[in-house]
Amino acid sequence: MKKRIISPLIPEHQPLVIAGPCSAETEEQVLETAKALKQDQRVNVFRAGVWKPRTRPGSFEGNGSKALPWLQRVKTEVGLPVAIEVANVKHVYEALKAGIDILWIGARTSANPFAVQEIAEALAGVDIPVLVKNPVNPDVALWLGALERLEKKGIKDLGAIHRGVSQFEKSTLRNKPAWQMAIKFREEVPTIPIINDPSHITGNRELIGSIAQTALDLNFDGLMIETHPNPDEAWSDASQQVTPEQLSCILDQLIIRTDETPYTVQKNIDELRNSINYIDDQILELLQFRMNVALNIARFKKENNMTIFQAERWNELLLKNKAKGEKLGLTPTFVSKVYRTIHQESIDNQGKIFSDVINV
Ligand SMILES: C=C(O[C@@H]1C=C(C(=O)O)C=C[C@H]1O)C(=O)O
Repeated sequence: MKKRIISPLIPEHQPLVIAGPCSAETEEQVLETAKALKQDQRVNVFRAGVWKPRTRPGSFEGNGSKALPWLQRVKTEVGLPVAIEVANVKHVYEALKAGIDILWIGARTSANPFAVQEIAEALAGVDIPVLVKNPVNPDVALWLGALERLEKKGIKDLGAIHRGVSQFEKSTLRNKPAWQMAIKFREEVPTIPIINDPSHITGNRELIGSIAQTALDLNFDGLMIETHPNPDEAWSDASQQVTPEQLSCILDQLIIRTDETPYTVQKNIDELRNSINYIDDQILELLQFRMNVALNIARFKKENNMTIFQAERWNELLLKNKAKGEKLGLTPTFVSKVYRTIHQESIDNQGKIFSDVINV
């Protein structure tokens, strides 16, 4: 059973929706956005950047504490709980003093254990939900470590935000989603809710819907989507913000699926899963068989002073299998990944016959 962050806010089987501007620019902009968002019942939490960690100096760095009373008005007058990012102890104290409902730790901060530890200590004993964005680099341990630091200080209502990772190559997306990282995270801590941030992943409002859909299909628990009354005029991250109306359209189009199997399809799925189990048994037995043949080859090689790694044979085998795989509808990238793993294991095991330590 998954823990439901800020439990009363998440309707069962509905994603938690956190929306609001990238930056709290002016009191009017904050209230106008919040009032428009409040019209859509699916929006659960209002977000706004107060202190903005910018990659390079010179961009708008947020209004700081001056913006906190604007968020208090959202809470009391509009009636939406409010969430902001905190990056240091001063931010935490100011946010708590202002009665902010939910805090999140950004990607640059979660990559720094010293900073997270200080924030955790400042929050010791405070019962406030805290969300942690994945670090800028795809490091699941660092992400988990940040949550563990908070948990050790008694913070119980924890959640994660998946915002993708930095990439050097130019791409249609601002951040590489690295979905595998989020899947691994879920594997490690199945009870912590994960919220997807399609605004930062895409950097482009046109692509938000499709990334949000992928997140829901991967069983994410919520979405954080940047929303601005006039996105093109936004003081920060203009291209990735949508109007509250556009947000409603995106939400309308999302298909919300469940990981629970309805009774009527249970039998069909069970039959298909049995086939998968049978195939997996065969794959494993064949892999064991293949490995034993490789070990016999290693014994011959040792007797005849041949090297373990045989580049020509390996290249030929890889090419042949990629071509065969493609004919069967398997992508060359996939076949190549599978065979590289098999080959590495084969080399490592042959090394044991030679008493070589290869896998270091
Ligand atoms: C098994 C061999 O040793 C190595 C492992 C290979 C494999 O597992 O397919 C292929 C080439 C070699 O690098 C071999 O030489 O055939």
